[in-house]
Amino acid sequence: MTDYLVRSARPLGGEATDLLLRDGVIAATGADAAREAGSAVVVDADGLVALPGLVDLHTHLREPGREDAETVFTGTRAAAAGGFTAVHAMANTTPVADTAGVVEQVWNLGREAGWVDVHPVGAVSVGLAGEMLAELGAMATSAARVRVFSDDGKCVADPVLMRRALEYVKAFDGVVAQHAQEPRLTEGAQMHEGAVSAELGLTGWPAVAEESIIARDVLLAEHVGSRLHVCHLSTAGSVDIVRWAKSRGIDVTAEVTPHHLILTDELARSYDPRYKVNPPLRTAEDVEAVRAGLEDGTIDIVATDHAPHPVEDKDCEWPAGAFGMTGLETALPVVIETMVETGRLTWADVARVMSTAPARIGRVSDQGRPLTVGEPANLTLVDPSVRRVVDPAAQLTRSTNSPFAGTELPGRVMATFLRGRATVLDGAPVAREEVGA
Ligand SMILES: NC(=O)N[C@@H](CC(=O)O)C(=O)O
Ligand SMILES: [Zn+2]
Ligand SMILES: [Zn+2]
Repeated sequence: MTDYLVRSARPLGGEATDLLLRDGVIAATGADAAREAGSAVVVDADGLVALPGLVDLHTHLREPGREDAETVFTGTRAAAAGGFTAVHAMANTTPVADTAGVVEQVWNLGREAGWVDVHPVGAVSVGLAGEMLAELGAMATSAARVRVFSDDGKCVADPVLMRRALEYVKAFDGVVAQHAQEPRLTEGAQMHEGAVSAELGLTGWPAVAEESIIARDVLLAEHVGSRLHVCHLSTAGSVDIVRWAKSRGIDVTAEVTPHHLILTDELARSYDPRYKVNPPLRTAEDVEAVRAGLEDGTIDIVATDHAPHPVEDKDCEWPAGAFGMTGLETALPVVIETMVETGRLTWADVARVMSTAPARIGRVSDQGRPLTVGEPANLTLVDPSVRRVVDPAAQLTRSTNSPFAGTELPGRVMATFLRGRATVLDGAPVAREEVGA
């Protein structure tokens, strides 16, 4: 395996140093790195920020079933290009990832592709139908070692089923990741319920449909003493509820997506389904509240909710459009734009919310580690000084439904290393043949 000498990188935005990547680990840093480098390939990282490899707790890879939108291979290559070294693959595939067989299939596809570690999420209910508990234990003890369980795409609406799932996952230190959407309050919903939906005459998805489920679930988690994770939190009220729950000592974590950190429901005026997503884009006040929640730690992580859809599901009238946006290749740029360049997060905070904390929530022990000697060489090198216009056609995801098409965003991932192996170099993925397990 090739050794790499990363020259003059700034770990977490700090002092420049050299890093020697050998045998899958960070073998040396500082002056030792150059001294011990031998024939290592030199990667010039002057001016680049080194971050622990990013970990996404919420990715839709679409395989099995919707390989026209994305495959494990194309989605994980896009992830590597976005600076990720691990992703959690959501269970809303066809068939649903609700058995040990399906999660092992996805886990194997991830290993064969070799771009990032793929951690399958297991469904909470059989077929995401919200009726019968899936085989959580079998998925947890399978080769895929599932720790995150979610019916994402659907809400676990039945409080009894939610309670039983929360109780069950305690046995293997798992977590239930809830897509908080009260189904009765969102029947036929097309966008955020508010002034814009009223003007456009589109059926609204009210904030209370999210907040009422989160309020219920934090109380259930407290009642049974279990661990809850809130997917794609999007409203000011949700931030308040999570803040209150944490102040009571409830074991809850929460994520925000890049798009909810920057986009608002005003975009629906375009009637362009690129802006149609679940939960919907909210108001400017909500955007400010989720930024503040991420800044003060109420919101633990940024997760992409990368949701690729084929052109025919987006190139249509708004009501017929699918919910979801791609996000793996724009997540870090959006976080830099909204949180770093505004002075609200440091690079060390970015490492926490995009790597360390998601790894901890997903119980992934070899990711999100410090960039110190002896640690696994999972890292990404970012050039924060570049600004680029997003071009979906040039992205690596198989789908083009980016809400940022034509938008200029800061930051470029120049290199990504998975256990010391380069998956991205010079800003481009390393050819498939060279990847291999
Ligand atoms: N976020 C979305 O709008 N869509 C997701 C499902 C989900 O995350 O709820 C999808 O699978 O397309
Ligand atoms: Zn969801
Ligand atoms: Zn999702």
